[in-house]
Amino acid sequence: MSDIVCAECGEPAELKCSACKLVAYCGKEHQKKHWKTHKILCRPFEIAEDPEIGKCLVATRDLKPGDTILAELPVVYGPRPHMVEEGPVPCPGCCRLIIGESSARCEGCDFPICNPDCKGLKDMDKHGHECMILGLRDIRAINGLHEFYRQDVLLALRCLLLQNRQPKKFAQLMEMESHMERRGENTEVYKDIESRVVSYLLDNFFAPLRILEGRSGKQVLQDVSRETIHKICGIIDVNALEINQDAEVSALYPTAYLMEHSCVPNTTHLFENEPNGYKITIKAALHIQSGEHITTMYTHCLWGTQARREHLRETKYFSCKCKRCCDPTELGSYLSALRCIGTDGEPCGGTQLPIDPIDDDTEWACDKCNVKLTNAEVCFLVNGIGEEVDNVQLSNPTVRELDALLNKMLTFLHQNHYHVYAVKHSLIQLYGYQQGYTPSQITDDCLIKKATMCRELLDITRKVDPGNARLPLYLGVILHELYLANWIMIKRKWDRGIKTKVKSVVLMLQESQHCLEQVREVLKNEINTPAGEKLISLIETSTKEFNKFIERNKIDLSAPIKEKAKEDETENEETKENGT
Ligand SMILES: C[S@@+](CC[C@H](N)C(=O)[O-])C[C@H]1O[C@@H](n2cnc3c(N)ncnc32)[C@H](O)[C@@H]1O
Repeated sequence: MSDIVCAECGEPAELKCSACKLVAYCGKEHQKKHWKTHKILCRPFEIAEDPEIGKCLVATRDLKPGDTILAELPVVYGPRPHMVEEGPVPCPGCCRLIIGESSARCEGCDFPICNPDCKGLKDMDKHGHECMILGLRDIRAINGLHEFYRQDVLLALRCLLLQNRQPKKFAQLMEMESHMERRGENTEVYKDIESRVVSYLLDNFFAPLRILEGRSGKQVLQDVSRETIHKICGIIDVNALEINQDAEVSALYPTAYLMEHSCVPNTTHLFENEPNGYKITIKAALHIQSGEHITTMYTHCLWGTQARREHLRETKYFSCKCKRCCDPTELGSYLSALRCIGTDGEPCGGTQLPIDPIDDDTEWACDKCNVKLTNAEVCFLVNGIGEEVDNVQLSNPTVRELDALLNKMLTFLHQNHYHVYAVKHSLIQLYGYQQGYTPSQITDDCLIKKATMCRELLDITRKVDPGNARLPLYLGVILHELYLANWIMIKRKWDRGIKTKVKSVVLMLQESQHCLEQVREVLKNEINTPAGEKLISLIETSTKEFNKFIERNKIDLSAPIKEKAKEDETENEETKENGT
């Protein structure tokens, strides 16, 4: 009999707490009962204070990839701030995107809604409470919908509304970092928030509220000062996490917000839409040793160091000095590297890298010749190319157009540069699909090119995101496209009679199988996202097709490639097999 006993009743137990694995229970019921006591001890981290970072989370025991670090519900959540000025808007009840112009309206406040039965409309933690305030504006808009109904202020309003209903949560929120010292009256961000959020709320809703409060003698909201609204907007900008599932939501979490940034984060997180909010679960993405800081990523993993650091400085007010930022090669990925143009227009074949990547005025030097570039020259070149890439990508380009752009870019940029990565990632999703390149039309050369690009992208993606913390969808697409490139080629070769006696076919089959196995693992935290769901369904179809082929042709992929296997298909005429 097991000598592990239930922490609640002392009876033999087998069910271990999945987070800390330090206590066990005889069943779910006792685990639930014991949670109040255990939750204080359960967490595998402590909150520490760092002179540079502020409060942060530090592991108190070793963690391995996949271990749960924390799971919690938000203090508050709502439609994402800083929305685009046109297009669909979030329903204030459920945050799902709707077409404001043609949608139903909330009977309380007239804001566009998904439908009058939306459960969130009456829920006091969602639209229920704010609706009373929003309904105080008596005029109704026919035109200028986006100016009149500003769903992007609703999260700030929900934060303000906590002060009377849930003062503890409000206090928790106001403890968070707002960086008001960097968002003073003369800053652009202050002016933007002042006109977009503060004046909008004060003029339209809080002014009539104050009149009403005066008449009734009852205070609904204590503090609606400009200062407090600005601080709340600072707190949202610095701490809110974005949730991109069925809706565009931002949420503030009571503990998760303490995770510091690293451009090589050691955690990943997923969200589950539960009746009382979007639960976040944070898991280790890499091995984390006791004493190590627990990190996440606040910026874009596929941007080069200068772009990431600038973004972090402007939005989160600090200069990143993580190991990726400090390494001129960005962990061997060469994501920011340029090709050296050499002297007299003759490229030397070398690579230009920043001498000191965390110095904003760094010089760039070639690893082969003595050509140096100023940072201003590099920025001018990279930004110019970036704009061209954006314009071409937005124009729904053909394979030819993207191919031409890629060739042009490769004169100046390293083959792994992040702008090149973006173009290649688009190209691999056009080869095999676009008219002229469908599976029956695409040439062998293009298929080889697609597979080669996929392998290059895989290598870069793994270097910049070793824990698959930030790029599961990118990686999932690459793995699936590599599988498809191989699959079309395998079928072609098979039809030509070139079968498993040729080494390249066996290698392609093995790589295809490996891709399908890996992609399922890579996407395991993406089951709740629409893009993840779609990709997983495509992969299921591909897996069935592949397995059927393997079975039908009695192929044993675990067997070592036979010594006798021919190196290439030029010898195929002799290798034709019958009937398999
Ligand atoms: C979401 S908050 C994290 C909690 C915060 N440290 C606190 O004390 O409340 C983000 C802020 O933490 C600090 N921070 C996070 N990661 C950092 C890093 N890698 N280096 C320096 N400061 C960092 C910055 O001030 C940033 O604006």
